[in-house]
Amino acid sequence: MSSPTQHKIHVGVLGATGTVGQRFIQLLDNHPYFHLAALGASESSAGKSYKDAVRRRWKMTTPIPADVAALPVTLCAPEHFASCRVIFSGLDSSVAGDVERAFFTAGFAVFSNARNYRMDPDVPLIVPTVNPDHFDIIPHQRSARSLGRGFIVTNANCSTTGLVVPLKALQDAFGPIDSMFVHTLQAISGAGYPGIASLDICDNVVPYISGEEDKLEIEPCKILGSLSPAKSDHVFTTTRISATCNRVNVVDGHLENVSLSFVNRPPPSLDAIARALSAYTCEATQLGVPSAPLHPIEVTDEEDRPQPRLDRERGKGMTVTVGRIRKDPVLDVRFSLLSHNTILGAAGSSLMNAEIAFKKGLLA
Ligand SMILES: NC(=O)C1=CN([C@@H]2O[C@H](COP(=O)(O)OP(=O)(O)OC[C@H]3O[C@@H](n4cnc5c(N)ncnc54)[C@H](OP(=O)(O)O)[C@@H]3O)[C@@H](O)[C@H]2O)C=CC1
Ligand SMILES: N[C@@H](CC(=O)OP(=O)(O)O)C(=O)O
Repeated sequence: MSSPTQHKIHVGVLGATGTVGQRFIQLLDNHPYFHLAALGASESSAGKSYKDAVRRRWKMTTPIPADVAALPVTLCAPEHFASCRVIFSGLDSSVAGDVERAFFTAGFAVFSNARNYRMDPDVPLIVPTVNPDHFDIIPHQRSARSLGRGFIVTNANCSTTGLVVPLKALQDAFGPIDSMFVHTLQAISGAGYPGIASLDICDNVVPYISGEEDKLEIEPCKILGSLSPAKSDHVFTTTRISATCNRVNVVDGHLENVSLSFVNRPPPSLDAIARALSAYTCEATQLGVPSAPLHPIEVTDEEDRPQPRLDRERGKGMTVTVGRIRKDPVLDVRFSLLSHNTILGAAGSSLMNAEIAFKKGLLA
């Protein structure tokens, strides 16, 4: 008699020992579609059991699943992942470019968290509760790169991810966004492990995160844009974004303070904005994929929310919380948002993207 795991799609995780990799392992435990079959990391981890490779480094609040603890960690080469159809990548960007290319050219479906391919014209940058329609570029990617069954889908920078969910709801309801200021307060886990030194972040705020502001000023324009009529390129929105990024002494959860103005005049009322955010639904929820939140956005009217510790677990880390919606004296409206940076902002988005790809028949 066959066990249930034999009917599931076998998946591998690259960068399995890191912050995002550990989150993948937690989220894949008992997954209804996917069975975790292979793990990859650097030379310093390869050859060890997973449990030994992450000794004193496992930072999830749930134990390592027993079957995963015993799995061997290998180097990140396609031959070690032969039983897998899907590859989730939590690789450091210094190596992700070459390694991920080796996998998608070898016929694997690659779902990457790294920044390397995000801005390539034939690579979709998908936040699963925002733009899963961008999967339609995969046939073009496959033919342009002669990939056969392989492809690569990226998910966004973690601050971009939290931001674009309410922006999508507002854009759908009220038309294009003209300009925006966003100030982030980003959690320590965003810097990976060991990340920022404790003497730099305890009792402190660091008003600089390398490369982050540039990503936050361009990635939303790709995600909130559309595919060209031939579905062979991306048409970006023309929203002007000014971003300022700060690292704060919080473990998980990125808080962002946003001020924006719409193209259309007069701007919507604050009540209409709150209603549009609360009413937002997405294709992932309609498809009923396992990781989709019932509510992609929850609006709070408590004047001191959202807060990272209190709101990051909403929707099992897949929901964005929006609060403090009020008039902006310079632009049209301002609000605060909170999203979980390693769930919706990283591994959770990759996983939901793969679930959507499965429903769309792309993993056959
Ligand atoms: N943390 C977050 O909130 C987010 C992270 N990202 C992106 O996700 C990726 C992973 O980030 P994060 O988990 O935070 O980083 P970590 O530094 O915590 O983990 C990096 C992982 O990459 C592996 N690695 C490093 N060098 C090599 C190599 N030469 N060959 C093979 N594997 C290697 C490490 O393995 P080993 O342990 O063996 O060294 C480890 O598993 C990055 O590209 C990051 O930019 C994206 C969105 C959010
Ligand atoms: N830079 C983000 C996390 C990250 O790694 O983003 P990216 O994948 O865009 O480099 C943070 O520090 O919170």
